[in-house]
Amino acid sequence: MTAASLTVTDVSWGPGRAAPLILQPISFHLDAGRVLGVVGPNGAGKSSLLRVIYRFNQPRSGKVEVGDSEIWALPPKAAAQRVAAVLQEQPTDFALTVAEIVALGRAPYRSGFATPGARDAAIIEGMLDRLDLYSMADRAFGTLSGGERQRVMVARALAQEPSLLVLDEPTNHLDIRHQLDVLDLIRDLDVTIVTSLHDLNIAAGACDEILLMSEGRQLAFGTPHDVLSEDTVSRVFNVAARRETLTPSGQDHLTFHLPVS
Ligand SMILES: Nc1ncnc2c1ncn2[C@@H]1O[C@H](COP(=O)(O)OP(=O)(O)OP(=O)(O)O)[C@@H](O)[C@H]1O
Repeated sequence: MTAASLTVTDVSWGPGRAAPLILQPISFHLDAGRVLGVVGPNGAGKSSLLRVIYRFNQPRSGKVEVGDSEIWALPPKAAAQRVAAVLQEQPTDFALTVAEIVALGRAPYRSGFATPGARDAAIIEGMLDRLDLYSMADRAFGTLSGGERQRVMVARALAQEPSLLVLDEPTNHLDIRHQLDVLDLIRDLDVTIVTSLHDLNIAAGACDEILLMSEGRQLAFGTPHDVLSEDTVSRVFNVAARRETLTPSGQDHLTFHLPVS
């Protein structure tokens, strides 16, 4: 797994060819190994942008480059060796075991019906271990809790050995301990990460850069401190936001109230 940079240039998207655009042109550059948080109110276009980046929504205009590769110009299998995604929708293969689901991450490296090799097995074992799933490797996916399923999906995506990992709300379903575990893991990996997050304090703590979106537009891109100011958060989310500095960590912490009308 080697991290690669992500360059998004003038990417727009709308459903079908003639429908109005849902994503207005978006551009940013993320260095290899950095973590980008995509934030914004409901319906801002976060998932739509993520879908263009993980090669599901074909952009109306623009380019998505991972390292030197334009991912929409690559065959799907080659793109899947570079970009993996963990989505909110989970697979319906409830009868598959945890180990079998994680093994699906190796599919982009297999030709035809070849059986997994020793390297595949070692990677799958390593991911089961890393995500604390070893003890449930033989359990059916359908018998797991929401948080356990989320960890399985992260393990499957990492087994793909991507250069870029896209996560749509990765902390959904997770209790506080497992939220911290997943965020810690994210920071630790040698992979570039794009993640949507609703919790702005989690985003500020876990991400190097923030892309703020609203109504399909890019409003700001920069460090959490620069982008998530009281004024900007209050205006974009239609709340009264206050930002304080926590001691002793020195971290920013936002609190929110309904605006006085
Ligand atoms: N395939 C589609 N066809 C029509 N409209 C769509 C399609 N996909 C998304 N939309 C619309 O685009 C807008 C942005 O949706 P998107 O899911 O990208 O927002 P989001 O920021 O991820 O929202 P949330 O925080 O609520 O998950 C929404 O109004 C949604 O209904």
